Amino acid sequence: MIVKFCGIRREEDVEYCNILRPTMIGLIFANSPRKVEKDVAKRLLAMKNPSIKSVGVFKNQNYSEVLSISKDLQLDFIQLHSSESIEFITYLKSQGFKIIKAVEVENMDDIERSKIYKDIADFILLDRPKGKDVDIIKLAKNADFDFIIAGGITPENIEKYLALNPLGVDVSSGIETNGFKDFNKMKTIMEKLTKCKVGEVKNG
Ligand SMILES: O=C(O)c1ccccc1NCC(=O)[C@H](O)[C@H](O)COP(=O)(O)O
Repeated sequence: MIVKFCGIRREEDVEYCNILRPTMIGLIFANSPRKVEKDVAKRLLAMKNPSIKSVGVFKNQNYSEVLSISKDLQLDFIQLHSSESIEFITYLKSQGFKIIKAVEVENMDDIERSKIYKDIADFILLDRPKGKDVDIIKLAKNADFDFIIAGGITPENIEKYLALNPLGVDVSSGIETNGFKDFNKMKTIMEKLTKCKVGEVKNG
């Protein structure tokens, strides 16, 4: 089971992760209250335990910015949230990066279009668009491919997402209190997942 804690932006967030050891941590370079600047990201990534994979999250950014940040920080994974071309994704792969293609799912058409990334991306992430009241669990039940699931996961409701039998879970706001990562919530998520063998990236 892959566990990604996303929106890591403070030194203490990395310290929490070094104790709890999720599979991946996500740093957001897109426009977001959780956005980190490159120099901050460099410092945070230098602190991280080497067993934890780094993910850079990008949305609506030009290709040269995605590439230069990813190269400078030697990211393990690039998570793409826009309508990037297949050629660009293939190019990033040729540069040695692993790709998480995020599809923000609002309806069944979005589930269908996710399939085009099956053989290109290392992982498909089915996510709920921010601020939209979409039943991501109901929609993801129709996916006949492997996926990581995200969108509203909390320590209280994670079992409902695990019932989808996903490759992994991606959590951000559900492990925060007042907008900051909360060690106890992160710990509860990890405890609930211990049965599912959190750890090595499979298929990666
Ligand atoms: O989280 C953000 O602020 C964000 C902004 C722009 C693009 C992507 C963003 N997050 C991507 C993630 O991987 C989140 O972990 C995922 O959307 C789940 O978030 P949440 O529903 O808060 O657990």
